[in-house]
Amino acid sequence: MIEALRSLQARVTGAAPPPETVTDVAEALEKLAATLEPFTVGERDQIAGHRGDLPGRGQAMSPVLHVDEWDGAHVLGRITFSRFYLGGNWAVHGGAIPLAFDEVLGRLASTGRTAARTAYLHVNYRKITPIEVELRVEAKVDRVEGRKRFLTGALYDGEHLTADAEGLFVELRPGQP
Ligand SMILES: CCCCCCCCCCCC(=O)SCCNC(=O)CCNC(=O)[C@H](O)C(C)(C)COP(=O)(O)OP(=O)(O)OC[C@H]1O[C@@H](n2cnc3c(N)ncnc32)[C@H](O)[C@@H]1OP(=O)(O)O
Repeated sequence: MIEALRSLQARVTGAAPPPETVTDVAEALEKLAATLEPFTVGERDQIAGHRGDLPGRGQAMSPVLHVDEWDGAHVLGRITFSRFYLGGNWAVHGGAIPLAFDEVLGRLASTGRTAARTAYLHVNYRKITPIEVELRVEAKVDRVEGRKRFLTGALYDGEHLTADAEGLFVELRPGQP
């Protein structure tokens, strides 16, 4: 279902259908939303974002990370931004890149440790990040100071660094939301 939704997001973004098709699609989507409505659950029970066993953990908000290496200290993986993430001139939207970094660094920050939340995320845009190209993502834990975890990440198109990031993730105290 989530995979199909990702595909739909990309198709909708890239399409210029005739008015009758727009109407048909809108009606079909409204029908699908109504089909799901009776199955609305609380956050704890929803599927989206909770499937750690699936690439992208079953959510369609941020692009799917395909993991090649992952331990408590570093991540190596691949990310492809579909057309859904287009900003302009075939470059990824500047807001989608921090989203991807927050997803990767945020999950790494909490791997094998008490959960942490993003306190800040600094992103440098070095080159255009292209749409529909498989990119390499690297991330690592640089240092830990008490509850503070400092992580860095980088995104590469082949040999070219397109963006890098540095983030602070603060370990949550018991009961902290
Ligand atoms: C399959 C399922 C997977 C599920 C996996 C899900 C993966 C996605 C993960 C994504 C993660 C997110 O996006 S989380 C969502 C976005 N983030 C948030 O909403 C966080 C909102 N902010 C907060 O809740 C809070 O400000 C905290 C928790 C970050 C920190 O508050 P606190 O706990 O009260 O701690 P506090 O005393 O203020 O700070 C602790 C230390 O950190 C420093 N500090 C705090 N903020 C900053 C800052 N912005 N810049 C510099 N330093 C800072 C303080 O100076 C202090 O240093 P010192 O004096 O000790 O030296």
